[in-house]
Amino acid sequence: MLSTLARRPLGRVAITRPVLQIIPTRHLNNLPASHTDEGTPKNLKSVAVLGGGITGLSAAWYLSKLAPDVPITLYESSNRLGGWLRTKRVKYDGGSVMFETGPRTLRANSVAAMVTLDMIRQLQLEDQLNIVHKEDPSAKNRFIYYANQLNKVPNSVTGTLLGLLTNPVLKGVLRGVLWEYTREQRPKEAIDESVGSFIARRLNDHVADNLVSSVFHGIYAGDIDKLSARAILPKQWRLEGKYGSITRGLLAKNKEQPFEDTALRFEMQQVEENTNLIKAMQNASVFTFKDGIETLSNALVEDLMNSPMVEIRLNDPVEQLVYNWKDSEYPLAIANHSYSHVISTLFGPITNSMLPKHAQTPELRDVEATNVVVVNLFYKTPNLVPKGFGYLLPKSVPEEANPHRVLGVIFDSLAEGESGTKLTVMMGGHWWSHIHPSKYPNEIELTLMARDTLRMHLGIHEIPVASYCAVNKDCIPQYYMGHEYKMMTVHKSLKRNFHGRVAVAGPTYAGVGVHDCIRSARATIQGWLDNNGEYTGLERQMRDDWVDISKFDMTKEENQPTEEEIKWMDEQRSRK
Ligand SMILES: C=Cc1c2[nH]c(c1C)Cc1[nH]c(c(CCC(=O)O)c1C)Cc1[nH]c(c(C)c1CCC(=O)O)Cc1[nH]c(c(C)c1C=C)C2
Repeated sequence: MLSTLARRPLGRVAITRPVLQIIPTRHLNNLPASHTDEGTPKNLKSVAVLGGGITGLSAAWYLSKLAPDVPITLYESSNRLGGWLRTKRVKYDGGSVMFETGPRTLRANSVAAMVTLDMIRQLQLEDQLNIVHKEDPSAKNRFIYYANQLNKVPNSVTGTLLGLLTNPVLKGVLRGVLWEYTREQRPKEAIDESVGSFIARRLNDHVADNLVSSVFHGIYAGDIDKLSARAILPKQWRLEGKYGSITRGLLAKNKEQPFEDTALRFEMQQVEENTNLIKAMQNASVFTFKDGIETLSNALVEDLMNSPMVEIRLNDPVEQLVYNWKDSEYPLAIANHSYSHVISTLFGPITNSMLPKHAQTPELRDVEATNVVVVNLFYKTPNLVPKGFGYLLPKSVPEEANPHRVLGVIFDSLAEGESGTKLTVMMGGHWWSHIHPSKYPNEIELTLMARDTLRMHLGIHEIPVASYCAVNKDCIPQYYMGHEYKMMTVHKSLKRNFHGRVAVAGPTYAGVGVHDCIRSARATIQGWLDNNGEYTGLERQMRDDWVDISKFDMTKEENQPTEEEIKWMDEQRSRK
């Protein structure tokens, strides 16, 4: 079903000239060191950061680095920092085991990953990394549970060719891809569509309900029939719009990427100190931290604690944000503390509820999120499962084969000193959206449900020696149809009501992964610094300018700046 949302004007049009004409000169310098070239905007006097998860910590950290003179207060409602990044050591008779209750591995190769790597380097955490090679079985061997068995997702050309003919999950893929170019293009007035409908329309239902729904369980724990194709599959959505078909677009070797991605990649590559780390990730699939993912948030906390300009307030939930437009210096108040700027990294609806009534929007209020139950299990016997990443379950699997509505199972790698089998069972997500978390089974029952699933799917009868169960409430925001447009409305409302003094960042807006959160924190802080303290954090969503990345390859002769462009850049520099 196509959405009937009204079309709204989009941002700037695609830029066709090479990079140097459009990237601000500061991107050519070694950033981020300290934002000394333009100085801290005069109105940036003191900042409240709401939320002590990875986005809030990153926002406070970037601010403390880029504007070291600005006092920062970080508010966290609970008694711990780090949010969903949570590493637990659980003791058992004879030892202890490390469990992750939220994100655990981070993708090695993406623009957003470069920002995290840059942060890791600055925090001097490089030697804490475990880099997983693309060819490692834990990266290569991914399974989908379908037709009562684990089916390997192919990762090579021969594997794919063979799989297309024999693997039941891949049924329909070959037919879908071969005939995709013949499928009718979406109507011009369509501005969004669900991922499920988009894939079914371009390929077929089988691909949507099996292969694609499993992948989206692993990322969003969400329902492909509600998630937005435009927000989540922007490249494919765009190719259909431009070429009438995704395959036609791919065959035309379309190399366009969002401008912001291209500029960010370029910026990160310019930092010489990043070269080794970026190179080390070239053949990697994911990376983890030897002592768990909390290593990252702990390092940020330590750094912040050492800054005399940062105050961290635990157990201090923010209920109301008051805006007094008559106070041009410190217009924002939280209880009896005043700030010039506030950045909220809290879940969208929570942010919305603390804004003054007139600034609240249904678009922010109504963002939904899924709850994911994570059950970690540790068994004494090694090799209870095949070597691999784990398996995902598609939405097509009937209830009898997946009675507890498990989304996927991770075959965790063992930390140093551990010997046995470590598994993580993820349950719930959109499948449990009709149940309030207060009505969920208790932790013992959830653990038994996880074990029951492993018995059914993998034949594991052994009793685990250690286990841990976490109910992650509202942990993955869902980008439902129209998400991009809704966020444009939120941007306009924040801009109109607070003139860029209140900004947002975090998984509610433009990417739910750890890398996305760090990237959004950085972009918002830098946005304030670059725009005289006026930025909402949602500007990226207002832009629809994609650029051909081959034009950004500065090793190519044709991309070198012309004399005219060099003159233009020099002029820009001297003007600053
Ligand atoms: C709490 C459970 C989570 C589930 N998804 C996410 C979390 C935190 C968020 C997420 N997961 C992945 C991505 C995309 C890549 C990225 O940005 O890092 C995001 C945003 C992919 C992913 N899913 C699982 C793992 C181990 C990874 C990362 C590594 C990889 O792709 O190679 C496993 C997994 N996550 C969830 C489920 C149900 C699941 C099942 C096996 C939900």
